[in-house]
Amino acid sequence: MAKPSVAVPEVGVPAAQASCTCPGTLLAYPPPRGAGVAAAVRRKCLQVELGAGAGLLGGAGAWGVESMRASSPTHARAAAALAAGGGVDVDVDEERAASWMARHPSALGRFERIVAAAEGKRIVMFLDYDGTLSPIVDDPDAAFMSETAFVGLAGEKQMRMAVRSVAKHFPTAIVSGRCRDKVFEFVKLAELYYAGSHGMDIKGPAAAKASSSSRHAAKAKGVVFQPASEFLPMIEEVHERLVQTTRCIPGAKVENNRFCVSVHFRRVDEKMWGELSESVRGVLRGYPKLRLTHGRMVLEVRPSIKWDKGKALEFLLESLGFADCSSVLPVYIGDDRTDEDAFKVLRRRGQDQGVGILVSKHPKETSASYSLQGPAELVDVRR
Ligand SMILES: O=P(O)(O)OC[C@H]1O[C@H](O[C@H]2O[C@H](CO)[C@@H](O)[C@H](O)[C@H]2O)[C@H](O)[C@@H](O)[C@@H]1O
Repeated sequence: MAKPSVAVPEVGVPAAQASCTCPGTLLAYPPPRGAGVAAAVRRKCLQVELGAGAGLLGGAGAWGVESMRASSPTHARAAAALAAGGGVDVDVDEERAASWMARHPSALGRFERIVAAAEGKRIVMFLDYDGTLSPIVDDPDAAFMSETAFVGLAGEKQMRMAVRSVAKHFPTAIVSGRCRDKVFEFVKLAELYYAGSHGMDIKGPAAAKASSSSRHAAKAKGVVFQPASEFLPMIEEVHERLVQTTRCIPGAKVENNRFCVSVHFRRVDEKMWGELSESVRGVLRGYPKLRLTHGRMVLEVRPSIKWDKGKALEFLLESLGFADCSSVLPVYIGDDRTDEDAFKVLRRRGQDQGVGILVSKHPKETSASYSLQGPAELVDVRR
């Protein structure tokens, strides 16, 4: 696994490089071995991309309205264009979709291939939450898992059952941008690993019976990892300031995700996006150690440490005893830009050494190998 080093800026923002102070608490049990993340942790130092904040505020249009628009689904834009009488070139769209599907075939259709890749290997499952285990909804506090019940099992939630049954066989982790406690409240399965705040808050299963009886699951049971704990007071402060500064923008919602903050604009009139973006950038001017990324209709403020969902995946594999191991097949399913960091890690592992599955109804630039149309199809994979 690559050592954490200087962070690569996300939108071509030039990053000045500097060592940082210690990353904060790390209590891994047992202490992971080998080079990679564990070694970096022993050094108790990660490097930050100081200067990302400056790039964020400079640079033509960096994180302005255009990039906010880019986080709106293409189909909504196409529908809007059609409604406005502008029209879209349907043939070109279909061609593009077909070529995209050829490059990222449905995981359902290639199920046999995935099973073959898993032959003789231990599967480790990584699942994103929003847009993957739950449908995208307007209110982030109402993003519950699928409500549909199996016939004869009224009351049980279909998606939760699917995840529970997967976790019976394989170590399973939820990797989310949300704060860990909140995502646990939605998922409610104690036997899983949870990596909240985009992987900056990792905890092993609380349940007596870990995800499986394997020695690997037992190994990582006590893992707790918070590489950005020193940023907590800063994030609290920024959260407060963002709440104040966006108060006058109708529909804006600021969510405290513990090691990061989300500023939602799904319910903000597009005419106000510029103002919202300016307000957020204005607050961040005072915090050069924080950076801004984009999710689905959300601006995400987070520490400028080189840590993301991909690093969380690597950390968990290492904690489970699978560092540099070809006898494991990590499978990561996610829908958002932040999941791309994990897809890239899997791509780098090489063919049949990891499976990245993008949940998306529409063609998107991605490093995932396969696709699924939506959360409902995820339940189908299990059957
Ligand atoms: O990594 P994830 O688990 O996918 O979390 C990313 C963000 O997800 C949530 O926001 C998204 O879902 C909301 C509910 O469907 C939707 O209203 C919002 O527009 C989406 O961006 C969550 O609220 C954020 O804090 C996460 O960062």
